[in-house]
Amino acid sequence: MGEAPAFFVDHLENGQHTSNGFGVKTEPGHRDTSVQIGDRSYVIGGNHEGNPLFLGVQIHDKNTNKWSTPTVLGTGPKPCKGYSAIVLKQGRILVIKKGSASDDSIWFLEVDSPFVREQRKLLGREVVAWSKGVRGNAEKPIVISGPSGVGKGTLIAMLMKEFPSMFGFSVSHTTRSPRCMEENGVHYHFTDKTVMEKEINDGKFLEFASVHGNLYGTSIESVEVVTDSGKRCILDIDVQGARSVKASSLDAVFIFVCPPSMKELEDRLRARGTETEEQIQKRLRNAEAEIKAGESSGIFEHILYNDNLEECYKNLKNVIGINDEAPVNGVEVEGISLPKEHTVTKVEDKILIQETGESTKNNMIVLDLSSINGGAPGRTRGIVLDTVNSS
Ligand SMILES: Nc1nc2c(ncn2[C@@H]2O[C@H](COP(=O)(O)OP(=O)(O)O)[C@@H](O)[C@H]2O)c(=O)[nH]1
Ligand SMILES: Nc1ncnc2c1ncn2[C@@H]1O[C@H](COP(=O)(O)OP(=O)(O)O)[C@@H](O)[C@H]1O
Repeated sequence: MGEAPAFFVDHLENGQHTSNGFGVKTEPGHRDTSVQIGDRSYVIGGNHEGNPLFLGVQIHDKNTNKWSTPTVLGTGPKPCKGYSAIVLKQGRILVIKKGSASDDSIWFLEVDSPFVREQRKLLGREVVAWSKGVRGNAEKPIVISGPSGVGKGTLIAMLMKEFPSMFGFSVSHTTRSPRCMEENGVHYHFTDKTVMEKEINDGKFLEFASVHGNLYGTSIESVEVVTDSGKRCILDIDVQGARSVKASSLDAVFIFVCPPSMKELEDRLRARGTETEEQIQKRLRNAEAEIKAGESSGIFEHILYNDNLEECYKNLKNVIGINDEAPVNGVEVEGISLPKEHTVTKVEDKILIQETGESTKNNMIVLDLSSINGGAPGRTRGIVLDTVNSS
């Protein structure tokens, strides 16, 4: 998809909607925005299928003169009083909310990104996806896999205990029953199968897999909540899940933990005393295939052997680049303050936002998008923001 002209914002007043047959439900005073990409206009505004909490998107195809409502993936911005929109490269539209909370202004609507293309093929219908724009970069999440009983949970608990402000755990969803010490929302989100399947279909999961006869999955929100809090996210997921994450837009460090022997693995599983004999047998059967896949799949850049726990923990800290003197991570997660009334101009990878209106102080905000990364189904990070006095 080619680059759009430098300035490409078109406001459509409410009154026009009915006459044009847009059929977009808007609140009085709300203004919709449309951008054109090729033969298609994307109208952003109103709400989605009557849901007042979800901003609507409609597509008009010039060739067929038909309107369609795409499947909207991800969590988008809530409807507000107006939007500026600009077409970027790689099938994304930058959407800036007007008069919204400062940390909620910048969004990306992906209409033809690799993720959207893949989902379109998978679902067999028109798809768009929202991704929230976030300033600054986050440290790479850490994916830890390994057979049941190898010590993943133990190692993660040690890391979180030693560096509580540095790491956060991605709380997975699972359909398995809680063990006696496990808390809902802390160790897992214990979920009903039908509920989880619906949420998977709604595009809320980064990855999911059937493991030892139960469904497990990482919701996009679980990872983003940790990253938004300025912590480095740790995911404890199986090899199938790691493979999906590797293929996603999440740039992570992949670590596989091996046991010293199958006999030791069995002893640890039994000593933990959380599974029935039948479940232990199933986990041991799966362990061999998992270890083989972990060692040979090319997914994992680090393989750790958990024989002596302290030694393994030290190695884990080494591979994720921390030592005892490491500073607490300095991820920038603060919001972005943008003027309520503004004009938007695009110059290469920079978006110039010029404040308009009476209280204008001639401040121009420059959004540098040259280093953005990530994107749907997660946040779009790496936005650099500067204020320039243009007087
Ligand atoms: N794909 C995927 N696997 C998960 C997720 N959460 C946990 N798992 C994996 O599911 C397996 C079973 O986890 P669990 O029932 O807690 O048992 P444990 O590993 O024996 O403690 C482990 O290999 C976990 O790494 C998830 O969100 N996605
Ligand atoms: N290096 C080790 N040596 C001996 N026991 C260990 C070691 N690492 C973990 N364990 C024990 O093995 C059991 C399984 O560990 P856990 O962290 O629950 O594994 P996982 O999360 O990989 O299923 C626990 O009882 C834990 O205390």
